[in-house]
This record gives sequence, structure tokens and C-alpha cells, in this order.
Amino acid sequence: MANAVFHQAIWILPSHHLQNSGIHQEFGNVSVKSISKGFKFDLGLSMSRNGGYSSSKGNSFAVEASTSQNSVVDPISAPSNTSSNEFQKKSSEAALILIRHGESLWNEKNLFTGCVDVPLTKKGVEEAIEAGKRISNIPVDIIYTSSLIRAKMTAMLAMTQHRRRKVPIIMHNESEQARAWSQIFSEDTMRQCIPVITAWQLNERMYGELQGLNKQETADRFGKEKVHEWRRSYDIPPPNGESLEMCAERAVAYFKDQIETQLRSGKHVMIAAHGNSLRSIIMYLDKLTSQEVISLELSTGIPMLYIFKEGRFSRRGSPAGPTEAGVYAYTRRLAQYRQKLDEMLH
Ligand SMILES: O=C(O)[C@H](O)COP(=O)(O)O
Repeated sequence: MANAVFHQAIWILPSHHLQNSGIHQEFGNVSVKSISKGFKFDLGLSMSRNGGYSSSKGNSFAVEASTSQNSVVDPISAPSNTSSNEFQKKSSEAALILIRHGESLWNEKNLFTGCVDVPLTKKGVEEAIEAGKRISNIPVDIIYTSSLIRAKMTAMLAMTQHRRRKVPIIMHNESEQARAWSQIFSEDTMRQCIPVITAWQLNERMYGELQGLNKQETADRFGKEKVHEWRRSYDIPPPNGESLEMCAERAVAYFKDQIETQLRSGKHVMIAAHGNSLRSIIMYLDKLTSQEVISLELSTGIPMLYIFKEGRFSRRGSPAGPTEAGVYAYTRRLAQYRQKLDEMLH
């Protein structure tokens, strides 16, 4: 069966809409004059029936004005005398930030959570804000989160700390109407937004019949070794749940199809997800073996930075150190971005 493709993540302003609609004149401080020609913001993505996203405009995530074909670029990211397309071609480097969500109410209670949709604790909120401070100087053009609230909360709270002060906006693609009703009608406002794509493929591994059970009690009942095998082995699933391998089949496939595509086009990406969906992605990025991944543990609310350059990922650290400088080895490009933020904000 042909894979039906639904256009998604498009913010469109048909020119007739403005002329005909009674809504207008002012959106906050933004005058409709600036958009009176009508334009289309196309984030270049489509969603297929199986829930995957594919690019409808090649690899580009450029937000384009259909009348002029000029991309809406972040003036801080791009050198002023270089057009966005040229910049993206020259830019062979993009930042990738991974964050495991902050502590959830079930992490606090030591319960297996998996795909159960549990929010953050107060400590989790604080961890997310702290994570945001650590990445506040690193560019972010697009955010991916799982569909679970703990990852979404973490991404949103982290972005409250970002010095660029762009607004993360969740893309609603669940129906044609949801897309239509969440359009944005100002190019200026669009420039100050970061699209947030939620994807179930980034959800925590499905923990099967362990979901809701206490981890300590489960270890007492089935034995520490068995439970460790369920939690950390690569290919042994918990009862009726997903092994890490099964989780990787969807999470890494999504990463390769969708997220790597953004990185290749020069977009800086943040992913807020989960202990095991991120372990599977890190296994891919760091080329870990199924033995090595057993000892990979991720703490809640800790951001990790990778640089994607010439088709390769290199880990630039995670904030184990007390200061940002001691944490991330900035590339020249990231240092320039930071310097521009300093100039803009002082
Ligand atoms: O789903 C859970 O319980 C946690 O988010 C991850 O649990 P784990 O450390 O047991 O894999």
C-alpha cells in the first residue's frame, strides 16, 4: 500500500486569508503590514501514516517565504553577509543536545515507568531549569521530544533559560484542523520561534508488565541479576515489554530518518527524551557494542552535547564539571555564536 503522506509542520498564510479575514492588524507588536503579501512557512516535513516524518522539501528545514524564497534565518546563527542557503552549505557543523528528562514522580517513588505518562517532580523541574542554564549559549533551531509529558516539560523548562530567548512552539499535527488552528501569521514572530516536534518513537522503552512496579520490590522478588538484565541488557526484554534492541529499532530509525536529516542541513537540534531511548541513540552515536551499552547510565536532567561534522558525531562532553567552560569543549563556531549572544545582550 502506498504510504499516504500528510503534510505537517506547516505554518501557512495564504494571501487571500489576510485579505478576507477579519483578524488582523496587530499580533502583539507585529503589524500585519509586514506580512500583507502573504507567505508560507514550510518546515519541510511531512508525516506518514505510520507516524514517521519525512522531508517534503529535500533535507531542508528552512522556513521559506513563498513570495521571495528567502529563508527566515536566525541573524545570530548566520553571518550577516551570507545568505542562509550559502551558510547552510558552508556550515558542515551542527550541535546536537540530548537531555534525559528531569526526575518524574515515579522516578521519585522508584517505580518502573516506561510509557506511562508521569509528570516531573519539583526536583525534576529544577533539574530541567539547571539543564537549560548549561545549554543557554548553545544554538537550538529545532527541538524533538518524546510524546510523554516529562520530556516535553523538560524541553520547555530548559528553553526558559536560553539566552537567545526564542519561544519553543509545539507543532500540532494530529489533524488538519489542529494544524490550521495553530498557524502563525507573522514572519517576525516566526523568526523568534523554535518548532518542537513530538514523536512517540522517542518514548521510553515500553517496560511491559513491570510498569508501575517498585524496582526494589521487583529485584527482591525476581532476583537482582534478572532485574538488572531486564533493565540494562541489549536484547532481553522485560515480560511483554521492549528490550533495548526493540526500543532502538524505532528510536534510532527515527533519529536517522528525521533528526540526522536536520543536522545534515546545518540545523542545531535538541532532543529531550528518556533513559533508554537515549541510551539506544547514544549507542548509535558512540558506536557502542551491545556489551558496552550495558554500563551506560544516564542521570535525569543532564544535557550532553555532540557535534555533527562531515557526517560524524563527536561527543563534546556533558556537564559533569562545575562550570560551563569545564563542561563543554566549544567548537570555534559555537564560540562565535556565544560571542554574538554576548554582544547582543550587553
Ligand atoms: O521507565 C523507567 O522506569 C525509567 O525511566 C528508566 O528506568 P530504568 O533505569 O530502569 O531503565
